[in-house]
Amino acid sequence: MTPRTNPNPNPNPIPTPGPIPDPARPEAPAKASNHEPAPERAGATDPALLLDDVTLTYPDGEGRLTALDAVSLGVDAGTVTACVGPSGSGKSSLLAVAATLVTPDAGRVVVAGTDTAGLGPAQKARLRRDSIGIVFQQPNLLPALTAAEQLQVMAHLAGRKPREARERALELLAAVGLADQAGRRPHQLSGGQRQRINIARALMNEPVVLLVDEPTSALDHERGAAVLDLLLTLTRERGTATVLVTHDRAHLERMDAVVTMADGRLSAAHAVVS
Ligand SMILES: Nc1ncnc2c1ncn2[C@@H]1O[C@H](COP(=O)(O)OP(=O)(O)OP(=O)(O)O)[C@@H](O)[C@H]1O
Repeated sequence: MTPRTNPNPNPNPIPTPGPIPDPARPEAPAKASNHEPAPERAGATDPALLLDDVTLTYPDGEGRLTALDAVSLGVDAGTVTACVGPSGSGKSSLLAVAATLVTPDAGRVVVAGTDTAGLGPAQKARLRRDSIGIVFQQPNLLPALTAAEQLQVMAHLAGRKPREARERALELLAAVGLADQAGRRPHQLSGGQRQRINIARALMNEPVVLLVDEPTSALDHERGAAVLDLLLTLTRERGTATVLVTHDRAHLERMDAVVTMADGRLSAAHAVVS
């Protein structure tokens, strides 16, 4: 393994030690909607993704099951934090909260400087579209569309011009090593190639935060390693704050930090020495 120099001067995505004080800040312009109040902006020095003392419970019979128990985590731009832990420990719940797909019972989720507390559904949807890329375990590509079109759809949803969308799709396909596969449909591609398209698709709208759930679970060791390589490279090149949920402990030493979930609690994160 080649030693790596981290371009970020403060790369350690550490669990934040406690509540973050509200920085004095000017009112931010509404990012998306005229009908909902302007989102709160966090301090300029906050990490690109911040979970601050987040608790999430689900209904469980007569009571509630605590899936996330006062979890705090900060992830800086241009770094990858791997999240590991046993089944049922809360990893997917952490991703779902970070993706604003699930609202926590308590705590703050700040994405790209926007405090998501109090955002309406439409504002959250826009925040996801504009600032969050999600890579699910299964690529779920649309069978009728070519590789390039899978990506172009995302840009179309964001209101980009078709030509610009096409150019960006081809650029991203090249970035994930699939320049020559742009016209192929999912059934003509390998599992590894489909997962690369899945990753490229998540980057179409230049997200600040990239959330990746078990991207290598359906791949053999070699292809899995290649996908992780790609994620690391893209994270550095594009400056995303990437969270990677994985069971695969084989490549953890290459991540900027590793956090471990256990019974809904985030145990020590440690920066990985490269
Ligand atoms: N929608 C839900 N309703 C009720 N309980 C849930 C729900 N989703 C998850 N849970 C529970 O919350 C806890 C955390 O689940 P979560 O899916 O976050 O774990 P995980 O670490 O991602 O597991 P795995 O590695 O198996 O995917 C588990 O006890 C799970 O049963």
